[in-house]
Amino acid sequence: MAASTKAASEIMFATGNANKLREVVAILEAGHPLPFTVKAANLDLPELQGEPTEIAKEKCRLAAQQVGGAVMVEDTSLCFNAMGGLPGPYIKWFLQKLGHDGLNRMLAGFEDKTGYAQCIFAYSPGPSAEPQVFIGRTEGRIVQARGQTSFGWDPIFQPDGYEETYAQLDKAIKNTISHRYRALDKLRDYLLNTTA
Ligand SMILES: O=P(O)(O)OP(=O)(O)OP(=O)(O)OC[C@H]1O[C@@H](n2cnc3c(O)ncnc32)[C@H](O)[C@@H]1O
Ligand SMILES: [Mg+2]
Repeated sequence: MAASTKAASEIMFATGNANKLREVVAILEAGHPLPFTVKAANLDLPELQGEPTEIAKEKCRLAAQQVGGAVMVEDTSLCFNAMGGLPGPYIKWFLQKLGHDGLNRMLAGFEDKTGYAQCIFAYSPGPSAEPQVFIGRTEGRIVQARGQTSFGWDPIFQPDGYEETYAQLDKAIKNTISHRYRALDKLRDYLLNTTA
């Protein structure tokens, strides 16, 4: 009844990463729809620094200002337990500068090769609202690169319970166990409950 609790019918997913968009669309189409029509907004958002949750929130505020309406963004981290969670949100630069082999070498001095992939979705109904965040995590380990190299650090992340890396797994499998799937699942629950 109250206009403020009535959600927009359309939401923009603001990202500059085509692979993220593809996975989000695939997850939604595999029977996990949002109560929104999701549209892509190809924005070049800044790589912010700080704690992952704050990065996602600030990114969302900036996106909501640019889009002028309901928006969601996500920020992805790859965290090495031996290094207290680093590279974390800085994985993009580490990957770009060091490659898969260099990322493995960073852990050469440590016994512990475990880590986790973390995705944080941030959602805002509009430019003046405080973004809400939803965190999804998948535990695994850092391994020598195996599989296709089309998406980021997928070849060096082997999720717990699997012998394959993200890059070797069928996309349909990745999309039911991934950090992205888990975060999106929480966002969906939130939207279904707030728009019901
Ligand atoms: O515009 P945005 O959405 O920010 O897209 P981005 O590519 O800049 O993405 P991030 O800032 O979240 O940086 C995360 C890095 O991790 C990579 N990445 C994100 N999700 C991944 C996944 O599921 N598998 C492998 N690599 C991933 C991505 O390519 C980046 O290098
Ligand atoms: Mg980014």
